[in-house]
Amino acid sequence: MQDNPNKSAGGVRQVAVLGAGAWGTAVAMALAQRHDVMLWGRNPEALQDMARARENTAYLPGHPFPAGLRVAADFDAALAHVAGPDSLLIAACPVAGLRPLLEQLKSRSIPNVVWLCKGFEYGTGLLPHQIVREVLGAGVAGGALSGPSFAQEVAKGLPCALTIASDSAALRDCVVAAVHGGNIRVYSSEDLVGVEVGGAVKNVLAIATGVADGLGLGLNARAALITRGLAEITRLGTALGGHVETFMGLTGMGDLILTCTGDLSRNRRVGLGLAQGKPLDVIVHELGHVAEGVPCSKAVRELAARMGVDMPITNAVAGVLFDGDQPQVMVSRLLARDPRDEKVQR
Ligand SMILES: NC(=O)C1=CN([C@@H]2O[C@H](COP(=O)(O)OP(=O)(O)OC[C@H]3O[C@@H](n4cnc5c(N)ncnc54)[C@H](O)[C@@H]3O)[C@@H](O)[C@H]2O)C=CC1
Ligand SMILES: O=C(CO)COP(=O)(O)O
Repeated sequence: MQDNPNKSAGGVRQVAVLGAGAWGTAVAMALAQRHDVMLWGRNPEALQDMARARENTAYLPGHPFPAGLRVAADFDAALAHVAGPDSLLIAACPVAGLRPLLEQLKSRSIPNVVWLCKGFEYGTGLLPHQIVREVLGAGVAGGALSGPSFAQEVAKGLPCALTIASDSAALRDCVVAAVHGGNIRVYSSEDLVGVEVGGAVKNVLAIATGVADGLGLGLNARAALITRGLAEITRLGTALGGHVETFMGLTGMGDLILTCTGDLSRNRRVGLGLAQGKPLDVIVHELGHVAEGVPCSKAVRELAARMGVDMPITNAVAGVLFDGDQPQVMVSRLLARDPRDEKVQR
């Protein structure tokens, strides 16, 4: 392979992206402008198709790969690619796939790790960084890269701003140096909990605004849901130890606005489908992508109930998704709640 003249920004030369869905592919394409990037996916046939077409026709059609991007169906080859010291490993699967993916990395020598998934793990109620610690141990330098970023726009090279959250300053610096540049700005944060809670719960709220918009309830209702949704994120996030200002930033309010209002959002599209009366399995099948807000609504409902945190919009979404509540009932229940003080309180 020819050397990329722009590579090795910030010391990072080799990057492996594990997970070849829409977001993993878009991130791999963006980073391949500056680094030697290998994109691994778990489906060998899909990888063969990508290698042939130089495009991810299944998950990110219409966006040709840059010349420097390599794809690999061989997990060992992807790990060997990041065996050197100037390397970054990016886990780009959904939350449900994070634990199984990390299990494959256990007892292997791995470099700095960054994960892109947004949600709480169903069953355990854990955030991604807690799963990473549980599986790989506390000694691994890792962080969450999050923020308002539709894969299709990043693949087109349109501008976006992200946040890398980690308790390791060295990891934050490494990721900023490796990813910041061109049309991508990267901010840093020490608030892993706040960043991950914002990214997780905004998906549930995007389903809620999709329902409201699908029912034709108007822009006032949408603005109310987004704002009270932010209060919900902040209540849960601070109860878990996140910082209030994080929820006003890119990974809180920023991603919430994007996902609740942008029709590229898969979660918003789930809400629009529910409002049309479509069954959830049909919506998910038509989507062909993960909609993290679906399992996350259930995980958050359970976690918030255990912690005594009031999450009315999340509960209403979970009711429609899992308890057979009608979308119209969801809205009337929210409207019928007792009046209260607007400030965020538990
Ligand atoms: N698509 C987007 O615009 C953005 C997505 N995200 C987050 O990134 C995560 C991934 O999303 P997408 O790539 O868009 O989903 P997607 O539905 O387009 O693709 C998911 C990919 O993950 C793979 N996968 C599932 N389990 C796996 C496992 N155990 N090991 C390896 N691969 C596995 C699937 O085969 C598929 O290729 C989600 O948590 C999502 O919320 C974050 C920012 C933007
Ligand atoms: O997280 C995202 C944008 O920041 C993508 O949102 P969806 O998963 O709803 O498409």
